[in-house]
Amino acid sequence: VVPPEIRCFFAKIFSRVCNSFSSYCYFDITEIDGVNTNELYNAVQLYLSNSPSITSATHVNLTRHLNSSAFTFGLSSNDRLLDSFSGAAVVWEHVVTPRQSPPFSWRSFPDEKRRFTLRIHKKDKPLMLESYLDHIMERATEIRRKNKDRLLYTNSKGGSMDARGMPWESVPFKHPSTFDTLAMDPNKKLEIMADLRSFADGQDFYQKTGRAWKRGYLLYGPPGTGKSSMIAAMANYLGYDIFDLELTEVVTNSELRKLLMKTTSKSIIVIEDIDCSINLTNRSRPKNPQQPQPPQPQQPSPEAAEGDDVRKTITLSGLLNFTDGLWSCCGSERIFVFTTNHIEKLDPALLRCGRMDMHIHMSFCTFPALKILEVVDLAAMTPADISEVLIKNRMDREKAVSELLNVLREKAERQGRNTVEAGGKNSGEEDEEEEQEKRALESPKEGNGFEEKENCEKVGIGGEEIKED
Ligand SMILES: Nc1ncnc2c1ncn2[C@@H]1O[C@H](COP(=O)(O)OP(=O)(O)OP(=O)(O)O)[C@@H](O)[C@H]1O
Ligand SMILES: [Mg+2]
Repeated sequence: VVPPEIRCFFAKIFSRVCNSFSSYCYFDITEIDGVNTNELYNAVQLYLSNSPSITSATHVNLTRHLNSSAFTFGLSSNDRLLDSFSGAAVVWEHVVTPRQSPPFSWRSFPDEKRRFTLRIHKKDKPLMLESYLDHIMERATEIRRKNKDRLLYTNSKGGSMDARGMPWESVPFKHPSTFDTLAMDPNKKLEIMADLRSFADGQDFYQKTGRAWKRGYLLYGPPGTGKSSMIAAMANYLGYDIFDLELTEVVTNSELRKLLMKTTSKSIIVIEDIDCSINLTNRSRPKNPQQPQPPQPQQPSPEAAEGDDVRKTITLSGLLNFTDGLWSCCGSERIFVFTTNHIEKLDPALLRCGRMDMHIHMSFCTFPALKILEVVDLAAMTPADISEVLIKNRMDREKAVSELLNVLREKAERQGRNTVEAGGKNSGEEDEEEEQEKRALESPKEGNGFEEKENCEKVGIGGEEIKED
């Protein structure tokens, strides 16, 4: 019997000889590197678990981490996964072997040794190995952030610091609003998403052009049109945290500066209802006595308690510098979002490009937007039904829209109940079938009356004509 040392020696020689003739090279990435956790192993695990080809693996295990709402797929032992990077195909294998733990060790080790083995064509190695591993690390960081729940920071104590020197307090932010649930013109929605994506992916562009990596969005429109919902949708889409800045809590410009310095990158800094926050009058226009004057800067009211008598010295120029001045460059990858119901009250300096780069008008519900509210499909209402509600309220548009929404929601709920009772078929389909049978019996000529239905014109919300194509 050959002693194990000899066996092991020849096995090593044999594998070296095979490798020298092989056109591939192999890289082992062990889970434990000496006594430390190997960061690259965790990054590879995260990267592969989110790779599209994970579904091609035959045996996958599932995990879910603390404070994360996402599941992570992992390769089981000795399973393989194909991947490609800059045109080169690579193979990953996850190898799990029982660990012969050392006779004594101050640290407990898992009873299995895990490693990923990466197989690359020798000709591809010089071109892609380095950049491929960097790409894996970046993607893993991105995935971690996306899986982590969003945080909402508020400056409830104004700009003063807490014991840790932080002016912000944070809470988990779980707002359901996404771009899918946001009812607005689909084209405008796609334009905003593309703009956000190009900002988030634009690090090189901002570096090359010497611009601060930040971007401003102004959301304006009547109350209840989705401005706050849009902010949540942006944060969920980009995986950014939100800093909700309550300007009325901030006393001085230097407090404002400190608040900005303490924000983190990959975040959205929000000032809601900015027209009501501080005096941001439009300086260029002469005051018109008839026009309602904007709220004066918050001065301490005469009956304010002794301790509250703090003069607010925060100014418009402080805010201008905050959004696009020397201050705004402290930190990168930040989005500023201001909302207002009254854009006309804002100073043009605040609205110019470089501060508010994109102005988004959140307007009343249009028909394409209404469809996104999903009730239209569930309610299975014909345009005639919808037009009836509108005609009934034709003198009051707002009442018409709100009553329509109520009717749509009631119908959608009823449809849902009927579907359950009818065991799957929804009553809309049943009504349809009954109607067809009725028409087939009534109409003497061929066909089932669909022709009439196809040619009728539909009147959409707000009276515009929608022709069936
Ligand atoms: N475009 C929209 N799409 C989907 N839901 C909307 C939309 N607009 C409003 N809503 C719904 O109406 C409610 C109010 O919306 P939101 O708070 O976003 O309005 P807002 O424009 O911020 O109002 P305000 O100007 O008063 O702050 C939310 O519950 C939201 O679900
Ligand atoms: Mg709002």
